[in-house]
Amino acid sequence: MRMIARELSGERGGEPVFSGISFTLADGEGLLVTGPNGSGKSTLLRIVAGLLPSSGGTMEIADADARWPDIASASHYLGHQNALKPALSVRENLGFWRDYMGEPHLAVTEALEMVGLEEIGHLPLGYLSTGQKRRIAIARLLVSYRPVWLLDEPTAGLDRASEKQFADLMRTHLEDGGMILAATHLPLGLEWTHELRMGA
Ligand SMILES: Nc1ncnc2c1ncn2[C@@H]1O[C@H](COP(=O)(O)OP(=O)(O)OP(=O)(O)O)[C@@H](O)[C@H]1O
Repeated sequence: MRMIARELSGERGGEPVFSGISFTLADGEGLLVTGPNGSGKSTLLRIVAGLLPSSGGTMEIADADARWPDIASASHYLGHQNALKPALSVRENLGFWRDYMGEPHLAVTEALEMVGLEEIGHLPLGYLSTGQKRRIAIARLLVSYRPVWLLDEPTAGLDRASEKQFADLMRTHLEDGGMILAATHLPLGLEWTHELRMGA
C-alpha cells in the first residue's frame, strides 16, 4: 500500500497555513513532521485523516487492501485529546473502541500489558494521571488494527520509560508493514524514513 500527497495546501479560518506539501509513504515507512508552533502540523494531520478538507492538492491511497477504500478507513488518529470517557473504566474504554473500530487486534488485557497498565484496568479513566491517560490512548491503537497511525504529539505527558515503550510499539508497527505519520516537537526515539519540516 502507498499513501500519496500531491501539492497539498491547507487553510484555517480562511487563512492559508501551508502549501505545496508532497510525500509518498510505502509499507513500513514513517514520516516525521516537525516545525514551529502554528506551522500547520496538526492541520496537515487532520487533512490526511479526512477531518478537514484541504484547500488544494490531493491525498490518495494506492494498492490498498479492499478493507481500506480510503485513508480515513485505513487510519488510527491520535490527536491532542485522548478520545476516552472519564466515567467508564479503562477496560470499558478500550473495549468500546475495539468493538466500534472493528478489525480486532490485541485483546484489551494484552494491550494494557503493552503499555504497562494491566493493574489499573478496573479504575475509572478519570482517576488516571495525565501520562497514564495518554498510555491508554496509545493502547487504543493496539486493540483494533489499522495500517496507518496518524499521531499528533503522541508522547505529550509521557515519562522517559513510557516514551521508550511507545518507540518500541511504533517500531514494531513499522516492522509489521504499517505506516506512521507523526507530528512532534520531541524526539520520538525512532529512525524515520522521511522527514518533513513545516514552516521552513
Ligand atoms: N479554527 C481555526 N480558525 C482559525 N485559525 C486556526 C484554527 N485552528 C488553527 N488555526 C491556526 O492555524 C495555524 C496552524 O495551526 P496548527 O495547530 O496546525 O499548528 P501546529 O504546527 O500543529 O502547532 P503546535 O506546534 O503549536 O501544535 C495556527 O496559526 C493556528 O492559529
